[in-house]
Amino acid sequence: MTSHQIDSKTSDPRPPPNLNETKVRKAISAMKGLGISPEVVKPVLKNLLQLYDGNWELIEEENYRTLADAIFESLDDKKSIAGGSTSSNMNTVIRKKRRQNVQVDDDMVSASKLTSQGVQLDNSSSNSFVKRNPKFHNDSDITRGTEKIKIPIIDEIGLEPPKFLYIPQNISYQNAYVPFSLDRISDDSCCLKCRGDCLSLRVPCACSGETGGEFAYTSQGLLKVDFLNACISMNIEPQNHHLFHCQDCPLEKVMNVHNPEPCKGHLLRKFIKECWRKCGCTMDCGNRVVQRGPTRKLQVFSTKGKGWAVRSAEYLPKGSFICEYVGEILTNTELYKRNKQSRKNERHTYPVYLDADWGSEQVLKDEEALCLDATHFGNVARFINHRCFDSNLIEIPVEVETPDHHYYHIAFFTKRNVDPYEELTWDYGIDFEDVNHPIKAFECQCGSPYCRDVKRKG
Ligand SMILES: C[S@@+](CC[C@H](N)C(=O)[O-])C[C@H]1O[C@@H](n2cnc3c(N)ncnc32)[C@H](O)[C@@H]1O
Repeated sequence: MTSHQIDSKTSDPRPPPNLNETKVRKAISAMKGLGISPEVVKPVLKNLLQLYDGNWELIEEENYRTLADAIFESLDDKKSIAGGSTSSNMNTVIRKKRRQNVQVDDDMVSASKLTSQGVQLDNSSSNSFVKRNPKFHNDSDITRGTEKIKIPIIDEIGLEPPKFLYIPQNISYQNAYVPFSLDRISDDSCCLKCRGDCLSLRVPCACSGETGGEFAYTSQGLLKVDFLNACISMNIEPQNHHLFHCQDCPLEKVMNVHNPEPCKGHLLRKFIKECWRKCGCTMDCGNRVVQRGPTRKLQVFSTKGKGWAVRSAEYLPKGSFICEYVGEILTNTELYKRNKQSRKNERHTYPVYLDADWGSEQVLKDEEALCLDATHFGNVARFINHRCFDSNLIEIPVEVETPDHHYYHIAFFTKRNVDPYEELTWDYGIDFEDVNHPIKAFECQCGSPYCRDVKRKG
């Protein structure tokens, strides 16, 4: 809980009565601008003030949007009652109310149970807060139509709407060197002559070379179990096994140019290599999974304590592709500067370092040491929360456009079968004791029995 929340509980947030009169006058005048008479405004305003316990801020924000919405709702209600509530116009009223997050009566719900796009709408009559609070930020598609699927955002507790712009693909911020050229893909590491689906070939084509002569995917579009298990086992106990240490670590160098500390190690990861633009196969080829984008019924939903989160409305078998981690491509220096400049309590999503190749070169140029930051621009992955060790997702590097390991994609796959509506999580790899990390670690509420944030609990 923030100190602001504590303060607002201990002191009376309501302004003195004379200020209230001014506020009422201002609200009436704002609604007049929309052609709404004071007689219509007053009863709705009174109800809202009761609902919000006299908190004017909620009514005034966004130019009295909540008040205007509530007035239009009340007018709609009157119209529908005057017209007689048939089952179908009852549905319309509930749907509209739900879309606009306004109170839905129990008898309305029982008159007609709704689901939309496979989304389990909140029809729990016990959730009285949801029902009486018109401040829920639901949206039927957070992707703004940029993905092949719609991803709804479902708010059940009145969470602040996320402030970011949805982008379906990574975008370079400024200095990152991200060269895509046909010339960098040699003819023997692509399948110019393939047609159709490479997975149906008797002898796998050149694109299977990087994964040991076998494709990483099954014909059902899942990651092969052996490949997945090998990736999972590399993530377990990284300290003991699969860490490499670079001679001239970009992370340490950016923090202290003249006297950098020794590299703390980067996890070695297995790569998936998909067929790329130079290949002759079709977009339906089974070796093109990540590049086709998310296809599962994903939802962003609100949690208590962890902010927004991601789940799927359908069952996900082990090895299912969920989504890619999309954000701005920054150099390590740009990220460092950005974090230093950001305001103290600004919320950050966790950046992902593209560090799979940092150890293979003696000195890495700054524009080649890259990371993805989804704080301002990102996709659905920016809502996936952290869980220590036993998360149900794993992140795997994927080559799509370039064999160059300075830039690659990060794709999330399920580590096990996942039930519908189970929260999707991944292990950010945070060391909760590392006070020098560019982003301050949060207090972990992952609930895992293996939670590493022991100091807080101890
Ligand atoms: C990549 S974002 C995930 C989406 C985020 N919950 C939101 O509302 O935008 C990472 C942030 O989510 C929160 N978070 C993620 N996992 C958490 C956990 N296990 N416990 C507490 N907070 C968590 C932290 O604030 C963290 O900085």
